[in-house]
Amino acid sequence: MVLPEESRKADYDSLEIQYLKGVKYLFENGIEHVPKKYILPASDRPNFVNERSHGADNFNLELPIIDFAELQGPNRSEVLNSLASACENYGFFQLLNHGIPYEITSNVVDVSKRFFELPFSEREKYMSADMGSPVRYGTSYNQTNDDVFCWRDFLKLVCHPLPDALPHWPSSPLDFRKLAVSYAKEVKFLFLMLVDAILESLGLMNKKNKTEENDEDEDEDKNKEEDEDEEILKEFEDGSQLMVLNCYPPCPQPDLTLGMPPHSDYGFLTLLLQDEVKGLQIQHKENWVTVKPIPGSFVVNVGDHLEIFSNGTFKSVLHRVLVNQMNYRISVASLHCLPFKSIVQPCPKLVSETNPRHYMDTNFASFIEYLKSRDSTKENFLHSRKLTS
Ligand SMILES: O=C(O)CCC(=O)C(=O)O
Ligand SMILES: [Fe+2]
Repeated sequence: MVLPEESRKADYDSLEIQYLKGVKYLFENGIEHVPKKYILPASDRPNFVNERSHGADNFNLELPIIDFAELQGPNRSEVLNSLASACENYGFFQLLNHGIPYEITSNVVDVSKRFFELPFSEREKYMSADMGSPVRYGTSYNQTNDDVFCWRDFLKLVCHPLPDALPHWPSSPLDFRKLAVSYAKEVKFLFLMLVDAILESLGLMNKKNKTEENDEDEDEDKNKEEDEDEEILKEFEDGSQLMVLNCYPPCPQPDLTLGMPPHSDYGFLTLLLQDEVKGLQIQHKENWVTVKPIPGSFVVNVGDHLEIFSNGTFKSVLHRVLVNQMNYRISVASLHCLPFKSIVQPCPKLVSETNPRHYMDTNFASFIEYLKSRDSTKENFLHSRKLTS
């Protein structure tokens, strides 16, 4: 049946104001044009034209690759150098041979897809404006502050402490909790192994290698440093973990909008699983470049807290997400931080006369304050933490 022009227009207008239901809802209801709420100013739009005319290859980036299995073997020190160089020069790397069985990673992507396929009435149950909620379904990036919305729906799950959070997680699909929990546990363990390597690559882990010849004073200093290093690791064990399932439905006009605006990640490290659909772009040498997905690998990136902790040696790099006309894209990000009550500051051992402190102290409360302020639409959080002198 062909609707008369007027009634089609009325339908369209009502879809325009339904953006709080998310982009999957818009797409399923047959939206043919991107509503005004999603249209970015011309200067912020993705530059597909440039990409087409210069050849897509100039805009595809092979990130440095870190082989996790090699990191555990006799070549550890070389791999640590590559790790440090990736964190300094790209802020990103791809992690291969990470040891998490393929079944576990593919299951979590699959169950995320199935969650977003549930009817809106089911997904809507998890909508909440409370940032501290153990489960939060929503749309766009920061939907209370975004002037222009982005083309993404998400489900955020607090993973720590798990026994408190779990009963709030979706009970549908039926295997959702089981698959998401086993993934969250594996990824937390991998994160801790990566932190150990990252601290070592910053010259911070003093491995126990006492010898008979060491004099007692030296031993005592070394023991103290070892204890401090062990303490940092222990703090990370108790740290917070947030899992974000992202769904980017096909978009009728992908050159007018973005799946996620340019941002850096709050936290220490993010481990991202993406399906085979391209979309993630990082800022590298002043260009936006697309990260080629490698099946079964993780894209790992330095978060704001690691840049602060390393006193600026490692970089928390801006990234964004493009959408496309044809395919749904699913990604699962696992964001790891110190416990919420902890203060994040440059590691004292990385501050010196020649490399003074570059960042002020920060904690979770200061981040929440920032998110609620209008500044969050103008200035990057990390930037707001920089000391200017
Ligand atoms: O979907 C992606 O590729 C990136 C997601 C992301 O940047 C995030 O969740 O912070
Ligand atoms: Fe991100």
